[in-house]
Amino acid sequence: MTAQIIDGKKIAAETRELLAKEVALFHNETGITPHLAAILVGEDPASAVYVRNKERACAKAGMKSTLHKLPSETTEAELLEMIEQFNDDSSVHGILVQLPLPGHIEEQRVLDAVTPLKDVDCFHPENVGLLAQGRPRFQPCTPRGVQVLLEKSGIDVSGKHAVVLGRSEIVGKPMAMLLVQKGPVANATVTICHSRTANLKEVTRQADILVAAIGKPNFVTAEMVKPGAVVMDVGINSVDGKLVGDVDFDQVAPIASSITPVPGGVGPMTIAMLLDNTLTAARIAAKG
Ligand SMILES: Nc1nc2c(c(=O)[nH]1)N[C@@H](CN(C=O)c1ccc(C(=O)N[C@@H](CCC(=O)O)C(=O)O)cc1)CN2
Repeated sequence: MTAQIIDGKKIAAETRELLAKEVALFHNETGITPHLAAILVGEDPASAVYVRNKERACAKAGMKSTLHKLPSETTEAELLEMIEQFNDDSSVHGILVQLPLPGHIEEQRVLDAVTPLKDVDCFHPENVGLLAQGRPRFQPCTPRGVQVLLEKSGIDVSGKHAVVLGRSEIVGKPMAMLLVQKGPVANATVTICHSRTANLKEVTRQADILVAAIGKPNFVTAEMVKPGAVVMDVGINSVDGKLVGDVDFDQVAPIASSITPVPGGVGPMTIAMLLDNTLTAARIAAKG
């Protein structure tokens, strides 16, 4: 079997084109241009690339974005003050704090400070709670990106065993919530596993759909994958200056039915979904 390669770059570009049309319609109806305020603290080179790509994607979709760069010595109090300003600024619809933050800043306190109505990353406990209850206000960007890739690739999820490898707040847990809930590209039977799971290989081998989000390069090998499984690789790891996923692509592609590459798989969808959430935030603001 040779896996169908899921082209995330292409699907993300198509999604962004559709969004651009929705943004134009929304602007015609309301006069409002969705505005994303992105905050970058410190000098992490990968983060600088991601926020630049987010800015470009906003511009292409007809949205406004403002990037607020803060030095790595910025205190937590200063960052919280900036977030408070954006919370109160009605011209800002979405607020994004690029992660990771420098070690002296407590991430959770910062993410909790973003008003839930502008929380386009869907990190705020109120939005995570709504998601868990199956009535999301925003969709978590990377997990939603995986779901859209499955949908666009015609992969049936309902009744399938989806195994999510990784339990992070940003991908693993919300991914499981999206796949298990009622609705399209959902209704899966979901298992979350992680580095402390006993007999991990036996668990991942049960997956009809395996989502790898463990943050370890080439962690998923052929023996961990059931032949014919769909493999979605969320990992973005730099190894010797090269970007690799959490899945050993060369080993796994020959036995999977579909697989996402890294780069060019799930990553580009994260930004497309962020734009979608920013439009949702602007719609929420327009309703008042
Ligand atoms: N506030 C947030 N911080 C972080 C998030 C997030 O969703 N919100 N996710 C990651 C980084 N990230 C977006 O911020 C992100 C990572 C990777 C890509 C992407 O398109 N990757 C490309 C390769 C790009 C490259 O060459 O480096 C790919 O996989 O093809 C987009 C967004 C952590 N922080």
